[in-house]
Amino acid sequence: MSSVSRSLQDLGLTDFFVDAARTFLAALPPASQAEHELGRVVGVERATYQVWTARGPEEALLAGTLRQAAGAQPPQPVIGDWLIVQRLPGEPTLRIVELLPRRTQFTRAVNGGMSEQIIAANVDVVFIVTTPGTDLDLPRLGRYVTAVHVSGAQPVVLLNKTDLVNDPARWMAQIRTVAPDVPVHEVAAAAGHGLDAVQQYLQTGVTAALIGSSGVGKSTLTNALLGQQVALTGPVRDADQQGRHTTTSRTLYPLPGGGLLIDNPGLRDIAVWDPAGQPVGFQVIEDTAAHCRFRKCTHTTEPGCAVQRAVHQGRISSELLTAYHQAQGLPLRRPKRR
Ligand SMILES: Nc1nc2c(ncn2[C@@H]2O[C@H](COP(=O)(O)OP(=O)(O)OP(=O)(O)O)[C@@H](O)[C@H]2O)c(=O)[nH]1
Ligand SMILES: [Zn+2]
Repeated sequence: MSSVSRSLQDLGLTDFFVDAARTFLAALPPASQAEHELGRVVGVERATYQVWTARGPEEALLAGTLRQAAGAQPPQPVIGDWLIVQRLPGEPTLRIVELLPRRTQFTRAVNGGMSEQIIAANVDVVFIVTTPGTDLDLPRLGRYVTAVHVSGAQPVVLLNKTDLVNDPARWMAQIRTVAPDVPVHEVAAAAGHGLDAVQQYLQTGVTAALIGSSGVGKSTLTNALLGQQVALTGPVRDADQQGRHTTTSRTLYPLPGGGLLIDNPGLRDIAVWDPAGQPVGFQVIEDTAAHCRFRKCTHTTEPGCAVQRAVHQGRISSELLTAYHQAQGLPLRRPKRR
């Protein structure tokens, strides 16, 4: 691992992944260790992965041993994953031989809620974009906050299009009711206002993503943050020098300030529901509620409430409970899927 270059750290490499890689490599026969390297998935196009190694972006395929992993589902690398790849002499395409543990992961329900799909891994900060006015859907915002908490990433709410209202403070206050412990910032992405507050989260090596309903300004924000930058999975192909253009729908972009931005259509308007029709993460509340003194406990002010106790002990976040209460007050409807 001595060859881990500076560029991989810029790409978000931390001790967590270096240690996991070392453990994997130590178990290999010494002769083959030199063939193996660390890399991060920066683009996914069907079965082909763009993996960023110490040499830059390269094409990679799942090794047969991974595809045929015994027992459970074969591991499916997603955008943001850290991997071990094998570089075989004379072969232009890397082989993905190990998927390293994820620090955070975003999942969504698929097949009408029958199964779960992982859509992005190792995202550190998620900007939840919303707008003032009648489009501000507080219960939905609460579900986004919950989903981000559940993924393990840090949620940050951006109130965009503040140029359209003369009292943004009023909307900020409403947002704080469903996201009391989450930072909220006013922005006007189209005019480039408030971006410095966003950029302060995007330090070198930090991976961010944007989520929010259609039309709130995610693309506008992405473009404003990217400036003139291009995707890590750009058109240049080292291997064959053909300069073939790869149009990948899931891409990790380097930002001018040093951070990274995942642009993923699947993340943009994540359906934050699990198979039981509950927002993801609420299961922990339901499980804990089995220990409340009263069967019809609302987990607000009742004595002997196990959920409140868990919040005080820091085992359940207060945002999660707030989002849960929000959802309870409303008919459970499934947001549209995209
Ligand atoms: N007034 C105003 N309009 C904005 C601002 N940011 C974005 N818009 C406009 O809002 C519309 C939608 O913006 P997009 O960036 O496409 O929104 P999106 O969230 O990417 O939408 P989807 O691609 O459907 O998910 C566009 O017409 C933008 O020009 C802003 O700060 N102020
Ligand atoms: Zn209770």
